[in-house]
Amino acid sequence: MTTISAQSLDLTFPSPDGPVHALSDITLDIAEGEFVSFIGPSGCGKTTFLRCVAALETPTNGQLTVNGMSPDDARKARAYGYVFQAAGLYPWRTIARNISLPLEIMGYAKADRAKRIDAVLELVELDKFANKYPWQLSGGMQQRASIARALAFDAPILLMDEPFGALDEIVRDRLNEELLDLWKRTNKTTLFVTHSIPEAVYLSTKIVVMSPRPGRITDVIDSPLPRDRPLDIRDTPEFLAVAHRVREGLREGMETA
Ligand SMILES: Nc1ncnc2c1ncn2[C@@H]1O[C@H](COP(=O)(O)OP(=O)(O)OP(=O)(O)O)[C@@H](O)[C@H]1O
Repeated sequence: MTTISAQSLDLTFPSPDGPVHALSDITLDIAEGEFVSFIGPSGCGKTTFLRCVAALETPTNGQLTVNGMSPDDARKARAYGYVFQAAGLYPWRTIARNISLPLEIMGYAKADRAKRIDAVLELVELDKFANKYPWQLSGGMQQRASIARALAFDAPILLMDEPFGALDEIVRDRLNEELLDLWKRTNKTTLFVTHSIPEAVYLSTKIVVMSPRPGRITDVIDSPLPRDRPLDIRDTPEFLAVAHRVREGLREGMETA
């Protein structure tokens, strides 16, 4: 089943220096349960595309549906959780109460909130840290808490905008493994923005390569890798072949920009 369908999307931002063509002719179908990475140089429209899906931007032209609805209706139906590059946790609230906040805003009853908080904290293996404050956690743990917050209302779609961009490579490797495991257990349709080729190839069932000026898709790669992926799959010829194709797509995009 198609969860997200974009047909000939265009988005132009007005700016004092003239219009910025952030998305040009984006056509893409994402099936339920897929893990889709968006990779491309700065300014190619990755964040803008995610923001369109989340109804935070409106395309200038084209069609976009989320679960068969307009993005705005999908947002009202609580179709997605959003994870940003910065964990964005409130320092004066414990981890449990940070996760509780969107649930409070959405009007979930206290007992239901407590149940959901326990479940997601266990999912991201932070159950022992419910009553700690964000500053008592490492950067990687804070990012896991922000993923838990996005999962708490059990939205079918997870939007992740460079969630691990600020972390060192070892922590990032571990979180990549954990995220893959989480995705397999929850089967969420996941849209993931990254600048890292290995990260995109390791995590994704589909990789969307983009290029700037104007922001467009230069390649869509359906990954031949199995769903079960130990980290050392990154040394296999199959992995390296996909990484090579992503690199080529990025290079071609830069040459035609
Ligand atoms: N609100 C806005 N007004 C004007 N221009 C904007 C606005 N938001 C984004 N842009 C421009 O649109 C283009 C695409 O931006 P976007 O943030 O989607 O790129 P990105 O691929 O996510 O980049 P990065 O990897 O640096 O996060 C850029 O040229 C950016 O400057």
